Amino acid sequence: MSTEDVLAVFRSAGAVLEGHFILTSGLRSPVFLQKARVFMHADKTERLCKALAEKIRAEVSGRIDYVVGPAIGGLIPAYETSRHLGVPAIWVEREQGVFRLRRFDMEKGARVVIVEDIVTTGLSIRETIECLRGLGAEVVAAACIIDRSAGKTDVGVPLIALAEYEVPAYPADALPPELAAIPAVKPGSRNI
Ligand SMILES: O=P(O)(O)OC[C@H]1O[C@H](OP(=O)(O)OP(=O)(O)O)[C@H](O)[C@@H]1O
Ligand SMILES: O=C(O)c1cc(=O)[nH]c(=O)[nH]1
Ligand SMILES: [Mg+2]
Repeated sequence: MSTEDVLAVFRSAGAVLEGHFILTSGLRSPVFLQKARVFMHADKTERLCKALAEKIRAEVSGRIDYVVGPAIGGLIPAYETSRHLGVPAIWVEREQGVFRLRRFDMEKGARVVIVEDIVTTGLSIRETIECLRGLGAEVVAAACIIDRSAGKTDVGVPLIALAEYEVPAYPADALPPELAAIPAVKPGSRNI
């Protein structure tokens, strides 16, 4: 799938929102990709995640033991991508703000691929890697549906993006006046 194909799926689901958004990194943006409006549709999610699974298979050599999704946004794409890869999907979730693998056991040396929905700064993927490495896992790659940094983010492992789509984001103290004029909303689940 091309970036245009992926964006067409997001647009068809009404998932490309415009306004003033507080992102999980604290950055502000006039555009928010509300992935939940895509993932509510099994057919759209299947199309995206099947293509992502094919990209992962082409780029990762060797065994994959688990796909890991960072909750909440990563839950559905990790599950659906894992279905096409034929490996189990598990997730990390925040406990007092820190990602933990609360519900699963994972053997040391397990080879995992993280599957995220959206990447902006890569912070959430880096936090997930820290959690998984702490458990003795080998993170062989991370993957996402849309990389808003368009390849600029370095998460320390190969990042496989189905689409790269650069969207502006600003520090809270450096807002353009047209953005500052709109009340800000924070759609994600991280407490800032
Ligand atoms: O690359 P980053 O700067 O970390 O931004 C991307 C992250 O932000 C969103 O999660 P969020 O914490 O907002 O909550 P959600 O998963 O519940 O949507 C999204 O699901 C990614 O996990
Ligand atoms: O950076 C984020 O927090 C973020 C951006 C975006 O477009 N969509 C999303 O779910 N999170
Ligand atoms: Mg998230």
